[in-house]
Amino acid sequence: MGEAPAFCFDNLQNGFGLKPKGLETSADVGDKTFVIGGADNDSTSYIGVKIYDKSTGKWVIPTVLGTKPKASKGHSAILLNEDRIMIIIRGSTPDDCIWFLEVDTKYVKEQRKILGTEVVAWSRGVRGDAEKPVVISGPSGVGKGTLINMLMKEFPSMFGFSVSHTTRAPRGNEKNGVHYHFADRSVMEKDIKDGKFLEFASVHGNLYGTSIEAVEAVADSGKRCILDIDVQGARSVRASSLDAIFIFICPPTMRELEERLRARGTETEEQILKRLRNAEAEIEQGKSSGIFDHILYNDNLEECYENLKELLGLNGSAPTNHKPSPKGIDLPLNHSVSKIDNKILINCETLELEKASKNLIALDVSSLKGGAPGRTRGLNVYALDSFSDGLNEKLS
Ligand SMILES: Nc1ncnc2c1ncn2[C@@H]1O[C@H](COP(=O)(O)OP(=O)(O)OP(=O)(O)O)[C@@H](O)[C@H]1O
Ligand SMILES: Nc1nc2c(ncn2[C@@H]2O[C@H](COP(=O)(O)O)[C@@H](O)[C@H]2O)c(=O)[nH]1
Repeated sequence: MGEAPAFCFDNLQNGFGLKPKGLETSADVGDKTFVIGGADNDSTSYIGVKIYDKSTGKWVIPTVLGTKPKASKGHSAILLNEDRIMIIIRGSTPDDCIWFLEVDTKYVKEQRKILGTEVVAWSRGVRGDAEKPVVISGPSGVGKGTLINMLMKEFPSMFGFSVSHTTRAPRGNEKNGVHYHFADRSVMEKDIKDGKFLEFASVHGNLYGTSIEAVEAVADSGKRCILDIDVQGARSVRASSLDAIFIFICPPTMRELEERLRARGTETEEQILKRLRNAEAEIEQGKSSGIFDHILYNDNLEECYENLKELLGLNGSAPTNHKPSPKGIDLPLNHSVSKIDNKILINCETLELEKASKNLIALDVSSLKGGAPGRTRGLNVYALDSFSDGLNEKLS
């Protein structure tokens, strides 16, 4: 992210562009003033947003996308890059205190076009980076699930499975929330309309989809996310802002694929034939569409698994340098906020003498990644010793 304009305000300190009213803050972006929060007597449970359009002199209530932050005891707001406003929430939990309201990012611009209304989008701020997710596709019965299970079993602390939603009925051994979120079509269609899905597709006559939450929850847990999705889904993810590795698994022959599907014994004859018909087109697209970074043949299972591990840099023994995701940020209720270049400085007004020497926290926003409809990652947090000259300790 480039240089942010020097525009900062805080609802307790009357800084640039601040027009406080109760628990509201505001920020000017071009002709628009974004008013964030609500008056003291506002009973809504979420932080609200309204826009004053200076060119028309009218108030607009935008479509608000993404997970909204809960109503709070107040917040500070800092405009970054003229396209998003960073919100630091008072009195929230360490995992919930940094949010971004996107007002003119690429995602917001696209959604504005699609919805034909004014749009803003919330995204929760998360410390550090997540490892690139791994998208695995291939025809039904080729062995994707088998390979993924082997990976998760060998590296349980490293990988997490993105649990998809589907309208198909559960198989005998499948558990809701573990293998899939089994959903009603009408509910799933509404959630898709509400922008909760990263991708979705009609596969073998049922609706399948990856919710944004499914992928972000794995990344939040500090694990690398694995998605088992069809080629249409892989194409959508390729076109999204999710930076992933795409692997296509091919069967050795169509005959072998048929044998595996039949031996699995989970589909009716009619369903097997439908899956085999779809497999031909999927293999064709998997090999030629340019979506996939790697193609693996699953003939001998052990060999294919070794090749998969090699692609993921896991050949040899389990890596020991796997770092858990960093914790949130513990902020006291009372603090003030200022901005210098790409650093947001939070002055924690603690009265405890023993903490007085470490009462400044710096948030480095120079390498933010992702954003709505997922999380905003890449936030780096440092403790600043107020009695020394500079950054001295990256908070663990
Ligand atoms: N290399 C292999 N050789 C022989 N059998 C295999 C091999 N890989 C997987 N299988 C078997 O093939 C069947 C299908 O595998 P699996 O369920 O993992 O496929 P899948 O690609 O996940 O299918 P779907 O997309 O329908 O979920 C399983 O019974 C599995 O044990
Ligand atoms: N586009 C998506 N495809 C998905 C998703 N979850 C699973 N799938 C694919 O569906 C078929 C069939 O799966 P099955 O469990 O019914 O055998 C298979 O190719 C999966 O990869 C999803 O979220 N999106």
